Amino acid sequence: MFLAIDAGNSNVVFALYDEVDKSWKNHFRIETHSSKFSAQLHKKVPMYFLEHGINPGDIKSIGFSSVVPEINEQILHFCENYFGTQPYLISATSFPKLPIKSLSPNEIGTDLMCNVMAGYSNYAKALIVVDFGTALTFTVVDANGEIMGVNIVPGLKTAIKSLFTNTSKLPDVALKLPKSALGKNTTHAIQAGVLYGYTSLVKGMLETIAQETEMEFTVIATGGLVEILTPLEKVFDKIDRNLTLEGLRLITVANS
Ligand SMILES: Nc1ncnc2c1ncn2[C@@H]1O[C@H](COP(=O)(O)OP(=O)(O)O)[C@@H](O)[C@H]1O
Ligand SMILES: CC(C)(COP(=O)(O)O)[C@@H](O)C(=O)NCCC(=O)O
Ligand SMILES: [K+]
Repeated sequence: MFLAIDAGNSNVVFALYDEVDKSWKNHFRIETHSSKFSAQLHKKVPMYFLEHGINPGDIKSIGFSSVVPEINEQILHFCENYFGTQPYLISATSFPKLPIKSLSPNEIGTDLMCNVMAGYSNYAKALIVVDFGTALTFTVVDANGEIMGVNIVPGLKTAIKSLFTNTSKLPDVALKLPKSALGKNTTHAIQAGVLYGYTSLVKGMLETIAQETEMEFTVIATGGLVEILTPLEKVFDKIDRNLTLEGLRLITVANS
């Protein structure tokens, strides 16, 4: 079995892939910036394997993508001890073996490379991957697999968090699209502003990219918050929650 570890700025996701069924099994996540991260890692991972009756020794290969370098050492060390396997950490040195080419291989987030790798392997045509994580990102790739550019915007939760941490009177609110774009109280005003605003942002960004490049793209959406902006469903050709994990696996396989 293959284990994917995707360390993002909100969550570190662990997911098992069964090479026989060719399918992803259950996932579990640990909050990245929790003060209890280390304790959670040492508790949640063994508990998961115990509960599911999986022997840690059955994990033959581990792929690891991280955009949070400060926790890499802890995770690598834990995996070596618990699984007896050294994870493959994706970095710029992983990219020459891929059909995807990046202009800034040392800068681009490995999660974005995973997204594009999975998208391009499935479609092999010009595509935009929209990832609704801590950051909201757009990664644009042409039909030859060349990354044309990336856009980075504060993610939905990050935008709401920045409002309530930077003001005295604005509360934290649920990520829920209100019926009306006209807020009738403070909570609805924030929900209307951020959720309708971001719906337009995503549509507008996709249009701007298409206009600037004079190209047509397949649009794939992923990330923990992908289902919040329901009006965007018709804008996306596909929603794939496992996109980053699948790319992580493909990049690991390409380098082993
Ligand atoms: N299955 C889910 N259901 C609801 N919220 C989720 C789910 N997965 C992730 N989230 C939330 O979505 C946000 C973005 O998550 P994620 O895409 O994992 O971010 P990152 O990759 O930046 O860590 C987080 O606040 C997370 O708590
Ligand atoms: C843009 C990101 C912060 C997204 O991270 P996430 O929202 O998945 O936690 C991450 O991919 C990153 O740190 N990228 C490095 C900068 C770049 O991609 O150009
Ligand atoms: K991510």
